[in-house]
Amino acid sequence: MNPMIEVKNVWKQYGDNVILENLSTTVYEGEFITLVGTSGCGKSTFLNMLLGTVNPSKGEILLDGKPISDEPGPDRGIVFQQYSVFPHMTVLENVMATKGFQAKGITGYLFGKKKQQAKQEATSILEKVGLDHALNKYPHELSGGMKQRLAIAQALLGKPRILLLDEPFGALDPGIRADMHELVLGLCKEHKLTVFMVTHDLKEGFYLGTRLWVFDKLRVDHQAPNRYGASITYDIPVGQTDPALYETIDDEIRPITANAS
Ligand SMILES: Nc1ncnc2c1ncn2[C@@H]1O[C@H](COP(=O)(O)OP(=O)(O)OP(=O)(O)O)[C@@H](O)[C@H]1O
Repeated sequence: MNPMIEVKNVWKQYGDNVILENLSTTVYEGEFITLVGTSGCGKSTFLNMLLGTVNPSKGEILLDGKPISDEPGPDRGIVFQQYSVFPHMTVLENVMATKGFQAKGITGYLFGKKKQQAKQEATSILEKVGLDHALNKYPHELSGGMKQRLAIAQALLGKPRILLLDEPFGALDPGIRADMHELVLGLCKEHKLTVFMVTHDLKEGFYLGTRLWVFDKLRVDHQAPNRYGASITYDIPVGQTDPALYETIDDEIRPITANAS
């Protein structure tokens, strides 16, 4: 089987600040990669490179053997922790608007048959994420979990092959998070998605992922903290981890995790 994504010697730096250093890895279709690491080590930057909104400073990322498009496309959907929706539109209208932007670009207006079709697609995807009872609600009437269900519906609308999740459940209560985990696992199976998910919760990373990456710096210069960037220091197939390794990773990411939450 050919790899879906190849990351080849990728570096990212802003001015003298090296964020990511010489990342190389390969990902196959259907993998669920969870990314953990201290705050600011470059996890979101990496996700944005996969999305196409950030370019590597050096190296390249290939998708199906070709350089990844440097514009977000419908093959990649993303969900952030903080999601912004149009406050004056209902749940259904928000999803239809996304469909409109995908089809028409910035004007976003659909008419006639296309509008009817968009409505059907939006309703069906909202059913899948469990929001069929809330089609006519406005964003301010939604709970945190419902907002993230809406965000997931928007991300799935373009029928992406790759789903990028940037701490999507960080702000949710544990019970709601558990519901969201089941939802995401079900959707991944149904839509055969390849997923990259940033989380600060190591347990969540191990529960959801088929493979867990730890981002950390391999070398540190205390005189010049920005001199070196993070790499993938652990790449662990989930299910093959012994408790001692779990503790080691937990210790590595814990101090900043506590500050970040
Ligand atoms: N456009 C930018 N210009 C300059 N520096 C940037 C830019 N975007 C990100 N950075 C810096 O890159 C570093 C990595 O940021 P990133 O958001 O990728 O980290 P992260 O690991 O996702 O952090 P967190 O876990 O806190 O979300 C940070 O120091 C950030 O300030």
